[in-house]
Amino acid sequence: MASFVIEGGHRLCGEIHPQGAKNEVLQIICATLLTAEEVTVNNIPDILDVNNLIQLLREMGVTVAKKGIDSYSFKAENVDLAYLESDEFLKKCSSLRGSVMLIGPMVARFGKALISKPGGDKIGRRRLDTHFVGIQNLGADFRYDEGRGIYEITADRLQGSYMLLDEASVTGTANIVMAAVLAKGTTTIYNAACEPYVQQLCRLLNRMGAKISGIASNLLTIEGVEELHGTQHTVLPDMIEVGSFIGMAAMTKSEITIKNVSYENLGIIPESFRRLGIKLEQRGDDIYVPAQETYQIESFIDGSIMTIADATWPGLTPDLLSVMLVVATQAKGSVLIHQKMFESRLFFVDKLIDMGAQIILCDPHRAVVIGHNHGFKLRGTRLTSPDIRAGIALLIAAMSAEGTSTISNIEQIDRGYQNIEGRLNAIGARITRI
Ligand SMILES: CC(=O)N[C@H]1[C@@H](OP(=O)(O)OP(=O)(O)OC[C@H]2O[C@@H](n3ccc(=O)[nH]c3=O)[C@H](O)[C@@H]2O)O[C@H](CO)[C@@H](O)[C@@H]1O
Ligand SMILES: C=C(OP(=O)(O)O)C(=O)O
Repeated sequence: MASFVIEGGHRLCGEIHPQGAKNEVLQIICATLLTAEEVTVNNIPDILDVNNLIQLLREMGVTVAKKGIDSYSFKAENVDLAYLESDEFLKKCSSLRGSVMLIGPMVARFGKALISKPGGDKIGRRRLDTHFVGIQNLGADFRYDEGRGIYEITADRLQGSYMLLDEASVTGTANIVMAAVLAKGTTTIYNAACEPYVQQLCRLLNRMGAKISGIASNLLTIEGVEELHGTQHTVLPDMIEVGSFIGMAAMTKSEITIKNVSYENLGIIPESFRRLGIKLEQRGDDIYVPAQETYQIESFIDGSIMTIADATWPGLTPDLLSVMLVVATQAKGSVLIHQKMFESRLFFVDKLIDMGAQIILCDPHRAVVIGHNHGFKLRGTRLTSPDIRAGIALLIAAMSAEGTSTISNIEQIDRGYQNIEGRLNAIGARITRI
């Protein structure tokens, strides 16, 4: 297991470019299975989760070619259906969450999908009911083989239908949309997730010949078509990385410019950081964060304590709350961080408390942070990264701390952040991989 050694207390200065969005590209790569023609995808981040999924597709028989530094083409002409039954395939699926989105395209195009319980962050219960019920609504049969821990979904031609999802699941919506595009007749999905990841998937599918309307809303209408064809797609910048860089700049009192952020797709993220008192300016499609000696958390209009809570899009993504929590530890004022979706994502605050942060973990979902206003520096220490976003949050804490910290289990960070130490060291950080 690799670790990062971080020398704290160095300011950053300069420009940084966000990578392509992890959670979008996982959907897009799965969608390439819906056609026998070539689909070229640009701005693919070089991260563990994405590389594992690309490798999985290769092993399934998809022809994958690297076209440029971050571009790949995918041609799913000869998919090896027998391989999908193998223990090797099923074991690999269980190492990443994104593999669950193979189900929709596989059932739609080949009438069969097998999958083991997908991996991803251990951040609380992550049920898959929305996925399975949605695909069952389209007429598929669903079986769970308890002995092998495997889900098996089979169908003849899927049949469009109306459905109201029990929750606006991001990967669930993606799966159902990918299944519905090749179904017979019209599918209507109400309470659909509408994150930019899902919007981008729908736009790609329409370029492949699908007929999806209602994109960016929670009511999607999909008229099934007979087949899809090849196209090109460019992945948006990763909004979670953009948010992570904003938080990092504030914590380390740094002046940075985050380049080409696709501002219009960031939703409420910039405003949420402003509520913590962080100044940031939109300059064209860049975000400029000036060096700030202090940042003061706002109160609500009635004077009550600020609450930062996650919500389904266009609310604040839960994936940025860990970063916002860390940033609040050096703000002026107090904030309640309320992680509504996941119940095991806030436990990493113990590590911040060890570093000297003032945090009260009220329950698994809520933490009150009392900011030090930079009057007291966090202390460098030995840390371990429990999940991807706690990992980047701890990295930010270590970069702002006094002394040296070591973060182990950085595979969690590598899952979602491309060459993070190289990119941060280029603007002044001191991070060594050992
Ligand atoms: C690969 C990928 O894209 N992963 C993202 C995706 O995961 P993923 O698609 O797996 O997450 P879901 O949207 O399904 O939901 C996550 C959890 O929140 C609960 N839930 C969800 C929606 C809702 O309205 N109410 C509710 O309670 C679900 O029961 C589940 O436990 O979306 C999550 C929520 O934005 C993000 O944290 C993950 O980074
Ligand atoms: C929780 C996340 O990832 P995954 O869904 O892949 O576990 C995340 O990206 O923050």
